[in-house]
Amino acid sequence: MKTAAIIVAAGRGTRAGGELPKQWQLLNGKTIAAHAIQPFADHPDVGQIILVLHPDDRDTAVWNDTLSATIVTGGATRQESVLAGLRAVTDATHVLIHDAARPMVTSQIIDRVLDALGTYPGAAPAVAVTDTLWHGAEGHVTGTQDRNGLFRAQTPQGFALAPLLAAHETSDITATDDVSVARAAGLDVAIVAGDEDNIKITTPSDFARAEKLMRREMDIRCGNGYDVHRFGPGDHVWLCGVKVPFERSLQGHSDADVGMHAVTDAIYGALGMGDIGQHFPPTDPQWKGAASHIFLEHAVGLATEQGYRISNIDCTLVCEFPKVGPHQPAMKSAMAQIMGLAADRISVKATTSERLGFTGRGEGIAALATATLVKP
Ligand SMILES: Nc1ccn([C@@H]2O[C@H](COP(=O)(O)OP(=O)(O)OP(=O)(O)O)[C@@H](O)[C@H]2O)c(=O)n1
Ligand SMILES: C[C@](O)(CO)[C@H](O)COP(=O)(O)O
Repeated sequence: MKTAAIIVAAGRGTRAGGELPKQWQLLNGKTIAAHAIQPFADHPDVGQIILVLHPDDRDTAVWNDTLSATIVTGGATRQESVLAGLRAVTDATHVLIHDAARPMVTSQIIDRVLDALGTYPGAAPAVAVTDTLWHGAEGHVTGTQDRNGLFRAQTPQGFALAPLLAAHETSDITATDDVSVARAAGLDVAIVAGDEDNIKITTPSDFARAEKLMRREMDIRCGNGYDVHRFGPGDHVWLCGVKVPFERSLQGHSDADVGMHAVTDAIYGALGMGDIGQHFPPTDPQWKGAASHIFLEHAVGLATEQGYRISNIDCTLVCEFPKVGPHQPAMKSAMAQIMGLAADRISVKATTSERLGFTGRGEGIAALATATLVKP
């Protein structure tokens, strides 16, 4: 079995509203269409991906964050768009047809459809209706519909390519999905388990619903970092990327930016990837006097490589002096620049230790930091 996926994205999303058609609106920093395509692109049994677009959307700015796909122009109805997609399949025995407006599709749903296609010419996911169903008119209940044997149809709907293409080419019915077209042509379609979360964005409230569902699936990680450097002779200290004039300097193998070290370690900690000492050993002469932004950039790079976005940073400096307050905005903006983050996602605070302990005696500065990383 060789499978192609057709993602229909040529609708205008009139019921959902918004400045752009729903499939081009962002969910968690990525278009809804990109979310809908990803599980197919990642699936080992899916080859060609065909993205069916409205003629007005062929402008790359609208769809360029979707993955590599064969681009096809759709029609005025979903049925016409599917037919255009089917005609563009180049090398497959089976097709999966999926709404670009269903961003929560999973590899498990795809697997269930593909498994059933091993036995049947058609298979589609659905969820049994569990609510009582009414007929109504003018705001009043006029009757009850037996829900027994009723399902809510989802996508991806899968078929053997040749009979589905023939069914679409010769169809004389108007249908909202491909199962209806296939069945009208006599194809047997198996029902496989869908997923309550595999919603279609249809009305404005569905955006918030999808965002909530997606947030539930996010991988959120926290890490903490702690560092201490002692004072020695000098005329400035580096704190969170800012050179602060002072009558002494912090001692260390690098520039001794204690705040930036704590932040860097918090990121390594969230990733479970060691600490600064492991990545930049103090025994290695090449890091002597190194600017600490090198360490922070490395940690941020590792987070990005692992698919994490840094959501926020909170850093506390513990010292009696120098006064940190006047430099806080510059510290936030220096670290924001290094990390490619908005400054309002970074907090730098300072506290004294009430003259207690080594920080209270002015022997050095301690820093604590927390980092939150998010993988959508
Ligand atoms: N001419 C069309 C109409 C719909 N679709 C696609 O079919 C899927 C399901 O359709 P629906 O939810 O009805 O989308 P829209 O037609 O965009 O919505 P509306 O009816 O609210 O305008 C969507 O991914 C949509 O982009 C399509 O490719 N071509
Ligand atoms: C194909 C479909 O998503 C199955 O539920 C649906 O029928 C298409 O959208 P519409 O809103 O019903 O037109």
